[in-house]
Amino acid sequence: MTQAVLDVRDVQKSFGAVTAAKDINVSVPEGAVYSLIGTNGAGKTTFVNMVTGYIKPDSGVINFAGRNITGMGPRQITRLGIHRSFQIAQLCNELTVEENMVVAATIHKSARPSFWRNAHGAEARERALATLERFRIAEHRNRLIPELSGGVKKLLDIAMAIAGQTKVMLLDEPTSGVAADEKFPIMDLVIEALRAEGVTVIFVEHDMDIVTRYSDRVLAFYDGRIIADDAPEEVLSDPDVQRYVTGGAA
Ligand SMILES: Nc1ncnc2c1ncn2[C@@H]1O[C@H](COP(=O)(O)OP(=O)(O)OP(=O)(O)O)[C@@H](O)[C@H]1O
Repeated sequence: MTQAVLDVRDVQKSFGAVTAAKDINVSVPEGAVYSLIGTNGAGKTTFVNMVTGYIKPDSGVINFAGRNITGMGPRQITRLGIHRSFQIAQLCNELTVEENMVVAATIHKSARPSFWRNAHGAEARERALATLERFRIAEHRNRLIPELSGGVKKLLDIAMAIAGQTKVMLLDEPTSGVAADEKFPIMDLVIEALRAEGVTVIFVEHDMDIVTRYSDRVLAFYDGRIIADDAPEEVLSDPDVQRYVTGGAA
């Protein structure tokens, strides 16, 4: 059996009278691709925020790679290997694609053991270029960020995130801001590259075609609870999910 890289046990979180997470229990095997679905306010972001250290659960335990990370801050959690990509790509507009990538590779390198710290700067550039090739955006390497399409920006953002030792990647609506005809090609590349790196993926998504095509498993959130946790076909044919999630989805 594949070991769980992320294990969330009995997690609860309230904001005043609002219960944003109730009895959350999730076990994500290493290398799996999970998607999180649910209408607005269902608790998806709260889950992502707790796993990435942006908010602290009121109770419960979050284990990552066998280590208790409950209550750790975002920086510490990122350093351990859980990375998060936001809806709006976090890129430096004044730099080229390649320069953005080199900066990311260098920052990650400085968090590594001394062997990496002593490595020459050329190595960061080499790694940067190899990653750009893997995401098939090397042809854009000399362009500035504002010149890029939404799809290329998204690919670069994710490529930069895995320049480090990322083990789990959380993506917030990876196809938002991407043109309709670019969605599948972009997701094909993202998922292929992350799977090739052995990165476990958890993505929030409202587009059920994307959910069905790319997830091994789906977690359906409703009112702070997980109401279904199964393969995409099972979850999307679940009457409660159809009633509370997909039927009422915006
Ligand atoms: N910092 C906060 N302070 C107060 N209430 C919050 C806070 N964060 C989330 N909530 C509430 O917790 C509930 C769950 O919100 P959450 O953002 O996790 O939902 P979501 O599924 O991510 O929705 P969306 O798809 O709109 O992002 C909502 O009722 C929300 O208003």
